[in-house]
Amino acid sequence: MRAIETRFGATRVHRGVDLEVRRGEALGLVGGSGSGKSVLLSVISLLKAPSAGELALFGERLDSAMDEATLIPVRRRIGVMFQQGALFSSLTVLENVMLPLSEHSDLPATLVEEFARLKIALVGLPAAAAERYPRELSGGMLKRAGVARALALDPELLLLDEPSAGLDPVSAAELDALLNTLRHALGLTLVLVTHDLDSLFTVTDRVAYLGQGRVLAVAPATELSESREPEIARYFGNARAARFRAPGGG
Ligand SMILES: Nc1ncnc2c1ncn2[C@@H]1O[C@H](COP(=O)(O)OP(=O)(O)OP(=O)(O)O)[C@@H](O)[C@H]1O
Repeated sequence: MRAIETRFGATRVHRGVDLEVRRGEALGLVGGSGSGKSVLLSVISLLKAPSAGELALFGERLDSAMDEATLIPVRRRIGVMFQQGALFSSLTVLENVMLPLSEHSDLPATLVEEFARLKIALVGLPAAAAERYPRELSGGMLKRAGVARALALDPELLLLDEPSAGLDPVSAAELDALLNTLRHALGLTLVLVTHDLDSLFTVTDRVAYLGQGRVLAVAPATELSESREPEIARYFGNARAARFRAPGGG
């Protein structure tokens, strides 16, 4: 993407974001609260149209004038796990994972169910979890179910908004390990927003720092965390301090 600008009414969120995500890489997105990380995921997943700039996905330039029918097949190649509302609480895990498949494919119902069960197994959930409702799952299992749903349509690009938020350090580390495994097994490209330094260091190849409406730097996590740019240095200083404050963290 080049020179992407995004606004909500008079509020400008992005003032010229330049960012390239390489096929097969895991890219982390960090930045202060309200810097527009989540909105950037919405732009990449074609849910929020930028007000200016150029966006290309899978090598194809997307035009703001494109109609919904043109965007649907592109959207299908992108799996998204958003921070909130990961799963429908009134549906079982199986029904949640089946939903994208029954909505966006012509597969017969028996195959839809079979594929959904495969995805549930793929994320390391026990088979019995399929019949459970979200409220009956632990935090770690919920996230896995969210990943299973995001993978329902075999996306090439997986976008994750703070996947390990709210998890204890052990579950968070297990989720990071799962993301690494899935990424390599399925050849996925990952873009993840995270405040979790462990995730940043164990999952990502490069990290983009979003600030002042732009990407201020892109570099491997180790490099970026040693940046002398004041805003970035402050961010990593605070993130390290937060680790020691977090219960069970550090
Ligand atoms: N639907 C919306 N309508 C109006 N403003 C919005 C909307 N969604 C986001 N914004 C604004 O866009 C800005 C960026 O929000 P965004 O959620 O992307 O930040 P973030 O970097 O993900 O923050 P955090 O780390 O706190 O989750 C914020 O100022 C927010 O208030």
